[in-house]
Amino acid sequence: MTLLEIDSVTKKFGGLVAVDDVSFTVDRGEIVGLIGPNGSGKSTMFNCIMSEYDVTGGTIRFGGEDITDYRTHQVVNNGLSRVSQESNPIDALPVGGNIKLFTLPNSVVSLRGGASEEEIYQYAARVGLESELQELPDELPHADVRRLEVAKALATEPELLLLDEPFAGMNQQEIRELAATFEEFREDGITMVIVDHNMGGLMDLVDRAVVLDNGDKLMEGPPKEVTTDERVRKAYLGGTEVP
Ligand SMILES: Nc1ncnc2c1ncn2[C@@H]1O[C@H](COP(=O)(O)OP(=O)(O)OP(=O)(O)O)[C@@H](O)[C@H]1O
Repeated sequence: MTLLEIDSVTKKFGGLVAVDDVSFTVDRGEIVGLIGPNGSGKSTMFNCIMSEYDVTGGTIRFGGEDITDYRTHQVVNNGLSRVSQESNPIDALPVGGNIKLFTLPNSVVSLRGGASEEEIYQYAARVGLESELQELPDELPHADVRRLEVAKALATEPELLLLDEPFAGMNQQEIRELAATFEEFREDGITMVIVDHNMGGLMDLVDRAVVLDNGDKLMEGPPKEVTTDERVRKAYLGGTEVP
């Protein structure tokens, strides 16, 4: 069953067409890779889905509902959450406090509420950060800061998680652990779209990949089809090798 539907989405910045009439769908329970070389439009697509950018054209539906013109907090309230490429924890708050912020009601006038200590522990435990709840973000190694970003997104209880380069800067062991965490999220019923410009590692995790190149959708298909496709090889490294 389709959860997310991207229907002919275009995003222009002045004369630059960052995303050009792109369509694809994501089914409930899937892990989809959104891949393509640098500058191909992957982050722009995420920004359009989260309504951080207004689309120039096209429609975005989530669970059958047209969310194209929603404000970002409405998109989040509908069950979508995103982990950005950049980590932006609040350095003055410990890990637990950073997670708690994302469980507060989505309104500037509601400062009460939020998750209990036990619930915050559970969000941290789902990414393996339960022993670091009292640590300040700048005391954490890079991989833990990235895990904190994932925990913050989890704290909004998403049905669909958009992950922008979640493995960037991690070593092989950390990548394997985070990939296993994403498999657990899937078992918990979370659907995921993962952006990466490298395909190595990601292809073992995803059910399907959508390939962008220069704002266009080049192709989509199962990992094996994508990694052996001549057009994809050409888009990456001038056709020598798929990274
Ligand atoms: N806010 C913006 N204003 C102007 N141009 C932008 C803006 N955001 C992105 N672009 C341009 O849109 C194109 C697509 O960029 P985008 O960041 O979406 O690519 P990407 O595939 O995510 O790349 P990367 O893998 O490097 O993150 C690029 O040419 C980029 O310079």
